[in-house]
Parts: sequence; C-alpha cells; structure tokens
Amino acid sequence: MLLDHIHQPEDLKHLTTEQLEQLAAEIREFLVEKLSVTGGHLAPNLGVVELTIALHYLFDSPDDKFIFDVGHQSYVHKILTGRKDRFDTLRMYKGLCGFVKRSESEHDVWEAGHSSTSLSAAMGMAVARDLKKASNRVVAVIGDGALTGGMALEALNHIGHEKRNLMVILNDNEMSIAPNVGALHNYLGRIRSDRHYVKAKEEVEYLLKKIPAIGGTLAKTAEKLKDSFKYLVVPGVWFEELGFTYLGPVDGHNLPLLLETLKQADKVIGPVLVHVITLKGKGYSPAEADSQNWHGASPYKIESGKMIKAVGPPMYTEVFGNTLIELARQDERVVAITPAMPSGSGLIKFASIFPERMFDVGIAEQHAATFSAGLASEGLKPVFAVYSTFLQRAYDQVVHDICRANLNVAFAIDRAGFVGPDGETHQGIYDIAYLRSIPNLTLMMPKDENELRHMMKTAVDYNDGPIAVRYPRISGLGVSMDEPLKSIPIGTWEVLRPGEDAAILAVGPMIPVALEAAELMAKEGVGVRVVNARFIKPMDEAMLLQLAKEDLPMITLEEGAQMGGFGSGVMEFYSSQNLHGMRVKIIGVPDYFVEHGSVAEQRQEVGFTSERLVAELQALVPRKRQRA
Ligand SMILES: Cc1ncc(C[n+]2csc(CCOP(=O)(O)OP(=O)(O)O)c2C)c(N)n1
Ligand SMILES: CC(=O)[C@@H](O)[C@H](O)COP(=O)(O)O
Ligand SMILES: [Mg+2]
Repeated sequence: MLLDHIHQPEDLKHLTTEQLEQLAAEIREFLVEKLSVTGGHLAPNLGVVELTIALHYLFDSPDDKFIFDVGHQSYVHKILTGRKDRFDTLRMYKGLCGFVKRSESEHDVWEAGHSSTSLSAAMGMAVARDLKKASNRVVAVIGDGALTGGMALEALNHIGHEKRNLMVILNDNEMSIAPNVGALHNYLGRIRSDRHYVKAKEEVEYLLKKIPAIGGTLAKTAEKLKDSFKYLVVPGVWFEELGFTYLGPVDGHNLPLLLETLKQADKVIGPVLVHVITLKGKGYSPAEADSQNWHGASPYKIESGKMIKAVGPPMYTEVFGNTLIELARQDERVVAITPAMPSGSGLIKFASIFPERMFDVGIAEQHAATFSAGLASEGLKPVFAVYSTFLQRAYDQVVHDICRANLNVAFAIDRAGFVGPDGETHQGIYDIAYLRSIPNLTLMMPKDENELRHMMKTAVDYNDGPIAVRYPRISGLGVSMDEPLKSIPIGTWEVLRPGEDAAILAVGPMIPVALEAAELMAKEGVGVRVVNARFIKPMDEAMLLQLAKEDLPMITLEEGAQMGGFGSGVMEFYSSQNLHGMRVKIIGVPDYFVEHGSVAEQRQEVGFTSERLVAELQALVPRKRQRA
C-alpha cells in the first residue's frame, strides 16, 4: 500500500499522478474503515481527498500555510502529515482531535471548529508574511456553506481590496450540513451547471486577442466590449469584481486537472479564487446518497451503511422538534429560524409540515438573530433554534437588537453544556455567563425532557420580552410526558428533595448527580435539599431568602462556565441583600477549555461527580449538623 509509506508530505513529492490517484483510493478506504468504528465527519473528508493530496503535493506545508475552514474536513491533511496511526483515537478522550489542532502538528497552523474564519486568518497571515518580507504561500480552503458566513464576506472584501498574494480554494459540494441555501449558493449553482461558460470564455478571449492593437475610441470600445463580454461569459465575475482572479469551476476529483489548475493559480499575482467542484461523501455510496446524514456520522456497518445509534429515551433535540410542531399548530405566530442546522436542531419534520414558517438562513447566526428580531417586531413569535456555541457568533445582535428592544424572541439553545466529541470549540458552556448579564432576558433550563416541553410552552406564551430555554446534547431521562402543556411561572424553582442541613441548587442535567450526592449524605445523617434551579434568570429570590433564613450552607451546580455563571448570580443576589455570611460553594466548569471526549469523561474531568459533591458538602456542613 502506498499509504504505508506516507509519513510526511515530502513522501508525496516523487509520486506519479497515477500513484497519487492510487493513494486517493487508499485514503478513502482508510477513512471509511476507521470512521466505521470511531464515527466522525466522514462525508466532508471523503470530498476533499484529491484536493488535500494536490495541496500537499504541489506546495510546501508548513512553510506554506494551509488554513481549513471549520476544520472538520482536515482528516486527509492529518493522514498526510504523520497522524494516520492515531485515527483509532479520533475524537476520543486525549485522542486525535476532529478538527485542526496546533498542538498536534506544525502543519496545523490555524484551528477552527466554528465556520467562516479561514479567510480572515489567511489575510492576517498574508499581511504578516509581507511585513516580514517572506515569500510563503497562504492557502485557505473554504466550503460553499462556510462562504455564507458573514465573516467570510467581510474577509473577501478586505482581501480583494488589498490585492495581496493569497489563494482561496472554494470547495463547492452544494452542501452545508443540509443542502446549502442562499443567493450566493444559487450563483455558484449557475456557474457549476452552465459548463458553456468555460468554453465561451475561451472563445471570447481568443477573439478579443485577435483584435489588432488599436488606438483612440475604438480601443476604448473594444475594452468596454471585453468587459461586457466578461459579464456574459466569465463564470466567477462576482469574485473578479471583488478583486480576485477566478479560476474554475474545476472537477475536484480529477487529480491531473486539479494539479494543472492549482499550478496556474500559483502563478497569479494577487488574490486568486479556485472554484473546485466536489461531491460530499465521494467514494462511499451511502454518504454520497445522503451527505446530510453522513456529515457527522455515528459508528456504522460498512457493508450495510447502517449507523449504530444508541437506543433509549429521545434526545432533548427530538422532544424540542416535536413540541414545536404541537405549539405551531396551536399558534400561527410561531415560526422557526435555524442558521444552517435544520437536522441538528430537530427541525426537519417541522419544515415539512410548515415549510412557509421555517427559515434556514445559512451559516449566518448574526443575521438569524436580527432576522428573528424583525419577525418579533411585527408580532410573530420567532423560535430561534441555535447551538449554544454558535450563538456566541450573534452576541451583539442578542444584546443590541433583541434584548435592548425587549422583543418577543424565543431562543431554543441546543447543545447547552458539554457536547462530547466535538470538544472545546463546540462546548455549550458559556451561554449562561454571556446571557444572564443582559437586561430583559429570561433564561431557563429543564430538569428533564418533559419539563422542556412545558418550558417551550412557557416561552411561546411569554410576551414580555426575550426568553431562552437551553437544553443538552444528550438523551432525556425517559420520564413520562404529561399533558396538557402548561406554562411554568417565571422565576420559580422546585424542591425535588427535602433537607434541613444543606442545599444543592442544581441546573438541568446536574440534578441527577446532586440527588445521588444527597442520597449518600443521608447515609451520614445529613439532610441535603436538592433544588431544581430551573430559572437561571430571574432566580427564585423568595427561595434564596428562605435558604438564608434557615442559614443553610449550599452548593450551586451548573454545567457552564463557573466564572459569571448561575452560582455567581446566587452570590450576587446575597450580596445585593447584604447577606454576607452565606456559605455558598460554586461548582461549574473551571476556567480552561475542556477538550474532546465523551460527555461522561468531560464531566468526570471537571469533578461533576457525586463523590466530589459529598466531599464539598462534608466541608460545608458544620460538624454539629452532621449527626453521629
Ligand atoms: C459558526 C458556525 N455555525 C455552524 C456550524 C456548524 N457547521 C459545521 S460544518 C457546517 C457546514 C459547512 O459547510 P461547508 O463549508 O460547505 O463544508 P462541507 O461540510 O460541505 O465540506 C456547519 C453549518 C459551525 N461549525 N460554525
Ligand atoms: C463541524 C460542526 O460544527 C458540526 O458538524 C457539528 O459537529 C455538529 O454537531 P452535532 O453533531 O452536535 O450536531
Ligand atoms: Mg459544502
């Protein structure tokens, strides 16, 4: 196998084109086989095998900087840069990261996970190169989905203006996670489909070259003629008008053509955009047929293409999607907005039932937020479905357009808390801290999937401003769903277990571990009250005052950043009441980035365990209260 002899990009340089094509086939086989066990972003990586081989064959990483947008399609890059032997640990605890990772290799020059950052980073590296009088290449690989991200367009604007040497490779597979959307996508579609563009362009350019060099007005007319023809035939004229040289579209699986085009691109002075057409999932028929489902694959059976899914209670996401349909049936104000995550957010069924009330705006969280504000300003009830981590992209819009204006936007914040294999770039652990300080916003988290349903009803019924419900990327507890849906009084907590010696104020999925700790403490004769602190804002101030009255020591427990989180809110409240003697132990995610692994391993790592809680309670509860 050629692949056995590839340990670094240098090992590619002597191969023939036929050998490179053989290598591509071997890498595809490797990916399908390895990811059948580990899971991962199979379809995106199958689509960039030839492209990644071509880059490492022609150019010289790490001197030449390769920047992968999102970074989920960097497995081939990792294989070619000495990490193929680590793929059995892909996305596992302390194993190979599923995204580009600087600590893994000198070839990983730019980390991501969130989309649309590659062009800005590339521009930074290009300017740095020029200021250092260096001559390395800077090559960004960005997908058609990521190109819909606002940051990418901001960067195109800057790159085209400065006209520095920089190569942008647009990996166009017509897919985001779902089929890509938007006017830019439609434009790319016209280029992809009108093959005659390329032929006509060559003929026109040949013809124009034939016109003898002439002076005077005729020359100006000829130039104008050439420009107007350009609009007719140059496929990438939009990019050309932004200051790029556009090359393509080129078949991203035709290695000889790809090599030829990249060599041509390498000679261009100034920014060049190479439009590469690929097939997401190329080479594995189940992934080719359904690249949305195979974008992020669970472990699977290779032969049957059947993914191995955990059986058990429904995911919170599924309960959200089903409940939103129920609410939308009762209330025609309800509309759903997703920034390119219809499937991950559980909205596929909703979209099929209410196509006119479902909006996939592309990878555009900022736009999604203010679009929701616009909808709410006209009396609709927009439900903005967004992952906690991706909502970070729209922080200003949440403050400036939604909360300040006190508009009735409902946020359905999925993937709140640890997310597992996607790791540090995707952990949903900052939203409590970054949302609770914004005036007018109500923030809640259910103890189980049944309470999620009632919280969604609460959010839709609530007409006093923005309201957010956050829920985790895990299955529910398997509780029964009670009917009918009813609103929960805002700002009310719930005592789940009585106790006279201490209290744990737990948020969402932290409740089971709090109940476990209380059970263990009961064996020591210590009564620990467990409270479902389901409203992070506003808090249940009556209950907080009652706890103070009883002088109960307490733990606050949240799967969110400890700094500025729910526990901080409790301390702030007691401070505001001048209750300075309260003994409060805040337990949340410590101040560092928690890397990939399973949710259970991540929780274990930061001490979200009943054993840890018991130790903290023993330190908190004075001896006299600990009955013999
Ligand atoms: C800011 C942000 N929003 C959403 C996502 C989720 N996401 C990851 S990959 C992806 C689709 C990317 O499409 P494209 O850039 O075309 O790459 P492809 O997977 O098609 O190769 C999305 C929406 C993200 N990573 N970052
Ligand atoms: C790379 C990326 O951002 C998405 O593919 C993300 O990994 C999806 O996350 P879920 O698997 O939680 O839907
Ligand atoms: Mg794509």
